[in-house]
Amino acid sequence: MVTKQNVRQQALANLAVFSDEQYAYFMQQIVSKVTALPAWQSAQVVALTISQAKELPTDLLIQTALLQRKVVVLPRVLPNKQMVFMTITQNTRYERHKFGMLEPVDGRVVTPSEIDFVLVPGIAFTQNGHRVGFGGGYYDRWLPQVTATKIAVSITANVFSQPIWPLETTDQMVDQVIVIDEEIDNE
Ligand SMILES: Nc1nc2c(c(=O)[nH]1)N(C=O)[C@@H](CNc1ccc(C(=O)N[C@@H](CCC(=O)O)C(=O)O)cc1)CN2
Ligand SMILES: Nc1ncnc2c1ncn2[C@@H]1O[C@H](COP(=O)(O)OP(=O)(O)OP(=O)(O)O)[C@@H](O)[C@H]1O
Repeated sequence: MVTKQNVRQQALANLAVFSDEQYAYFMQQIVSKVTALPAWQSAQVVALTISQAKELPTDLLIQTALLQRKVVVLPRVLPNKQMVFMTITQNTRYERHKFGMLEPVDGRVVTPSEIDFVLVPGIAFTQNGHRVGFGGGYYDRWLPQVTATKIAVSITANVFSQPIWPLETTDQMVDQVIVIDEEIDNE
């Protein structure tokens, strides 16, 4: 039987093959595709994450959001698999959590209902929005509190037509999965 853990390992292996050049190309595609969404354009408060290791890169999207004068909020993890989202600016300092993620040190904590748009991190998805993350269950616990539009981005190799893993009742879906092309068009 295929488990979420199997899918996670395969999806991370699919991401591991790409060069820095290809990640730069992904980063540009993420900005152009996400910022084209009406839900992004109308959002005042956007919840993003700081990508780490082989996650799809979010740096340029964070910068773009700040330049577009959106309120950008990023997560800090708390005990019991909880998260809070804190506002950032160009001057925000970050510290590395023991699990590896960079987190803002200070800022204002926003309530989930203040958020208009969430970029949900994840490594594998189905076309209609089922998600496999890193396995903490953080977003599965937090997402039920938000009314925001929930968007994810994924390379095509990690988007399935149907879930091949067992679904859990606690799994939270995203509203839309934005697919990023692996192939660089050199024509
Ligand atoms: N960039 C980014 N930031 C993010 C997330 C994400 O997926 N991507 N998260 C999305 O949720 C939250 C953090 N999620 C995490 C999910 C799993 C583990 C993890 O590896 N936990 C292990 C313990 C590891 C250890 O002790 O070293 C565990 O729970 O067993 C850590 C953080 C918040 N920030
Ligand atoms: N609301 C919840 N209450 C209790 N347990 C939960 C809840 N949501 C998820 N879990 C449990 O947390 C564990 C991790 O869930 P899962 O593998 O779906 O995480 P994930 O979505 O990959 O991680 P993340 O959201 O951190 O990216 C599972 O054992 C799941 O049953």
